[in-house]
Amino acid sequence: MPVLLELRGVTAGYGAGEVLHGVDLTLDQGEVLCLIGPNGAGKSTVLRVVSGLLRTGRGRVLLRGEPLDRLSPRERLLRGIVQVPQERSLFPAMTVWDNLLMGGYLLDGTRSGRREVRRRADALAERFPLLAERRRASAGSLSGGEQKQVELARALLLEPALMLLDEPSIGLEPRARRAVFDTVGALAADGRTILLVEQNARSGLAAADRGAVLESGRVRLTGSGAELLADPRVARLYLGAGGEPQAQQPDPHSRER
Ligand SMILES: Nc1ncnc2c1ncn2[C@@H]1O[C@H](COP(=O)(O)OP(=O)(O)OP(=O)(O)O)[C@@H](O)[C@H]1O
Repeated sequence: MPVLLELRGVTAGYGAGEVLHGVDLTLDQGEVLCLIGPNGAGKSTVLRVVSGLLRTGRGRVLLRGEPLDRLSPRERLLRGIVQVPQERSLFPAMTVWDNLLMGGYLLDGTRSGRREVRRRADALAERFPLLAERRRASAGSLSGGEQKQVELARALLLEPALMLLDEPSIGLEPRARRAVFDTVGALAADGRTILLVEQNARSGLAAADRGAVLESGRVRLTGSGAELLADPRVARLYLGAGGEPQAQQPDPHSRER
């Protein structure tokens, strides 16, 4: 598969503080890559330089070989890069359905554009039954896990070329977490291209084709999800096999695939 996204020697930070010190990463079309690493390693920062919320210092971010660095977040969205942020991002007072349709606000507002948004929303409601069942409920009345599913559906409404998922399972109870990873697995099976950041390394790597370990603003290790799950260094540091600095709890509900 051709390369969709490439980061070459990317540096970035906040103010004078550099957080990424030269990140190299490639993501093939149709691939799910899970980025793991300790708190503060810069995982969310990597997503921000791809979505354009943060400017690249040195280095380059390329989509299908074209540099993105000068493009605004909106221009990147129009090229199909959609980020699902870590924090809740639905409009709580609006209905589930209106939140879903908000995903299409970028598509043209012509009658045919609106028809297309409705067609996509109806198709998504078949895939996410929650959207139809809770259509008229206010988004704020849903559980955290349900809200995450609506956020994922809203991102899919744009039929994104690349989805950036920032710790989608964080703060969810085990069943909702499993549902998130099931959804990621289903999107992977559909051939979606996803850059996933996960604290829950075991479930994240199990759902991904490939993994990368980010430490102190650099990619230290890459491999298939299965390779990284079997790597003793990863196990020691991130899978709760003892002595881990980050006290990751092994997830008894994770699915090994
Ligand atoms: N808006 C910000 N302003 C200043 N510093 C920030 C900002 N966001 C993140 N940082 C700092 O950048 C570093 C990397 O943060 P980042 O959120 O990318 O890490 P992370 O690997 O995603 O970690 P976590 O798992 O804690 O989210 C941290 O030291 C953090 O304090």
